[in-house]
Parts: sequence; structure tokens; C-alpha cells
Amino acid sequence: MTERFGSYQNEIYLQGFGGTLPLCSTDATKLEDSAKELLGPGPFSYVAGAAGSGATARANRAAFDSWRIVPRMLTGATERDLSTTVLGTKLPGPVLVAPVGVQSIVHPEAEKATARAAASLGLPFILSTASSTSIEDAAEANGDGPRWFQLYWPSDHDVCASILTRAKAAGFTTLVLTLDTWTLAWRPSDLDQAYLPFLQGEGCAVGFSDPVFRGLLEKTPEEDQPSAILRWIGMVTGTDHTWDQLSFLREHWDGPIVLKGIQHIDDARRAADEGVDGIVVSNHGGRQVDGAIASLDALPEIAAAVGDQLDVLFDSGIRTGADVLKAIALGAKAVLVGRPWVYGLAHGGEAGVRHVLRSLLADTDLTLGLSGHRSLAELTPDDLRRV
Ligand SMILES: Cc1cc2nc3c(=O)[nH]c(=O)nc-3n(C[C@H](O)[C@H](O)[C@H](O)COP(=O)(O)O)c2cc1C
Ligand SMILES: O=C(O)C(=O)c1ccccc1
Repeated sequence: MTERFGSYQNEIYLQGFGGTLPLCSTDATKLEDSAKELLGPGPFSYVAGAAGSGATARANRAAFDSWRIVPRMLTGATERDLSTTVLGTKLPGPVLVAPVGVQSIVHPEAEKATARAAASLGLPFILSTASSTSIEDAAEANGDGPRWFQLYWPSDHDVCASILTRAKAAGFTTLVLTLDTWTLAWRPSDLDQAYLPFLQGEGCAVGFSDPVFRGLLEKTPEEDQPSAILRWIGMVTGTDHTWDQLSFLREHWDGPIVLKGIQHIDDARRAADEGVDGIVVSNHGGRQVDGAIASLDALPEIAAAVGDQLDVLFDSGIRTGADVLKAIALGAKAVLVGRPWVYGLAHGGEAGVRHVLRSLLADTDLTLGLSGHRSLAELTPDDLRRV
């Protein structure tokens, strides 16, 4: 594969020659600024915000800045291959679309737009349990694209089993169990505006379309929305599960299982001992434990310890191609990206998400080549220096 992603750079320049500028910025930081103008204060703060003082969100970025790439020259890197293999499946690039709930607060087409954009690039789309689109509708929009399902573990076993069965039937291949958000953290930016999209019924589509969940209600969500919302919130938050309960998921899910939210090396080792297929080293973009270590700082020792037993993925703070390279060099097989494409969604629905993802992949491809590498497999910690 030659220049497939990097050629987006030429495309942008050539369109500019014809008088057309990119749909939105190619710089993830500027995208956040312009999204602020597009979105209302509640939705913007919800997406951009973090837990507590924001210390961990800032640490996530600072950790990337503390590593620098040491480029190599005269290596013949014109021809590059950005593919990677995750859970036995080859991906065209090392980027997955992170699970993000309540996308309807950003754009009316919500998860459908994102699912289409991901499919158009062959990147895995991960549907959140807290999405504003049902499992079946998101799958239809995603078409032939690869798709994974993220679980916020419902406290009711029958509802959980029903959701997993639906996800499998709708073609979601991999289960991502998010561990770090069994209740929402202290998020001052949302609290100060008393803004919780869930309370307005956003993010309830998976539950409201579930026959088993509906069967538990005295009145349907259409007849009594407030009660249904509270029931659904109560079912997917407030309950902390334990390692020994993983067997329940294995009974109801016959595909790969990935644990998202791992930061401690002992949890990574436990995940490997339990035989799960992958982990996402993540602190939820700094949205949960304020004061937690930067996710990138957790990555190297975890990858070194368990990388040969399961697939190590990474997220929290990826904004540029250099960030992707650094995470891969420190042991991740691929990265998940959250806020940047959410801002793309705000700017232009499917086209906005596609633009942001293509920009990140182009930047990754060019940075890889200019650093003297032909494939991601060549990257090791020796290509970086901590400053
Ligand atoms: C608005 C928003 C909603 C999110 N919703 C979910 C979710 O429903 N499930 C989940 O596992 N992670 C969720 N996340 C976390 C992301 O999957 C991911 O871990 C995080 O955004 C990565 O950090 P980044 O935004 O710096 O890329 C959400 C993140 C944001 C910004
Ligand atoms: O806001 C989040 O980080 C998140 O994970 C979430 C949780 C519940 C509903 C929607 C999103």
C-alpha cells in the first residue's frame, strides 16, 4: 500500500488550488475552539470537559509532549504500510473510533454519521451502550464496516444478555467492556450547568429499544419517558462488578472481549490471566479519576508485561500523528480516538468525522515516513527519547 492515507495532504492542497478549503481545521486543537462556537455551552463542556480540576486530562497531553521522536534518514520510506493486526484482523490503519455516548447532543445524525464515516475508511466503529442510536440502526449505517460493541454492564442479567445477543446478531464482532465508568465522576463543568444529557433521554436508545428492558417497565418509554430514563440510568450506572463476574460475559458472548480502562500493571496481568483478548490502556480521556496518572505513562510497562499475551490498545489524549506514533512505539497495537472526531461530527456530520479521521491518518503516515519508517512494526521505544 503506498501513500494511501498520506495522499489526503495532496488532496487538500489540490482542492485549495481550485478554491475549496477543508471542511474544518486539520489541527485538533483549533477544532475544539471552533466546536465551542458551534455547540451550546452544555454539550460543548460535556464533550470537552474532564473530571475534577482537569489535572489528568492535562497530564495526558503533557505525557505526549514529554516523549520526542528521533527521526532516521536515508531509509527508503517512500513506500509505507500503515496497517496493523488487531485481534487477528488486519486494519488499514492503527486507529479505532472510540465509543462515545449521546452523540445526538452534537449532531442530529449522531452515531449513524460516525458509523458511516468509520466504514468508509475501514476503521472499527465502537458503539456505546449509552448511544442515541439503537444497536440495529447503528449496524445498518455501518454496513460492511467492522464494528465492536462497548458495554456499560447492566445490573440486570437478563437485560445484559439481551443486549449482547442483539449486538452479536447485528454483526458486532468484539465486546469492549468499559470498567472505569461504573458511575460518573465529579465533573464540575457539567455540574455547574446541571447538564446531564442522559436526563433528557439522550443515550437511552439501546435500552429503550430492548424488549427485555421494556418488559420490566410498568409503562413504555413512549408513555412515561422520565421513569424509563431513570430506570435505564440506574441499570447501567451505580453497580461496580468484580473479576469473578467476567464468566457471565463469556457465557453470553462468544467473540473476543476487550477490557477498557486499564491503568495498573496488576490489572493488566489479571486481564491476561483471565484470558481476555485485549485491553485498552485508558483513563477515559481524563473524565473519571482526576489526579490519575497520564494514560501514556501507564502504557510502556503494561505493554512490556502483557503485550505477548493479549492485544494492548491505547487511548486518552491522542491528537496528532506524532501521538499515534509514540503510543505505538511504546507498545500499543492501535489507538482509540475520542474528542477530535466528535468535534468533526459537530462541524459536518459524516463528512466532518471522515475529515478528522483522514487527517489523523495522513499525519500519522507522513510522520512515520519522515521519521524513516516503512511500517508500524518497525517502531520501538528506541525511536523515542524522554525529555
Ligand atoms: C463525550 C464523550 C462520551 C464518551 N462516552 C463513552 C462511552 O459511552 N463509553 C466509553 O467506554 N467511553 C466513552 N468515552 C471515552 C472514550 O471512549 C475515550 O476513552 C476517550 O474519549 C479518549 O480520550 P480522547 O477524547 O482524548 O481521545 C466518552 C468520551 C467522550 C469525550
Ligand atoms: O461521558 C462519558 O465519559 C461517558 O462515558 C458516558 C457515560 C454515560 C453516558 C454517556 C457517556
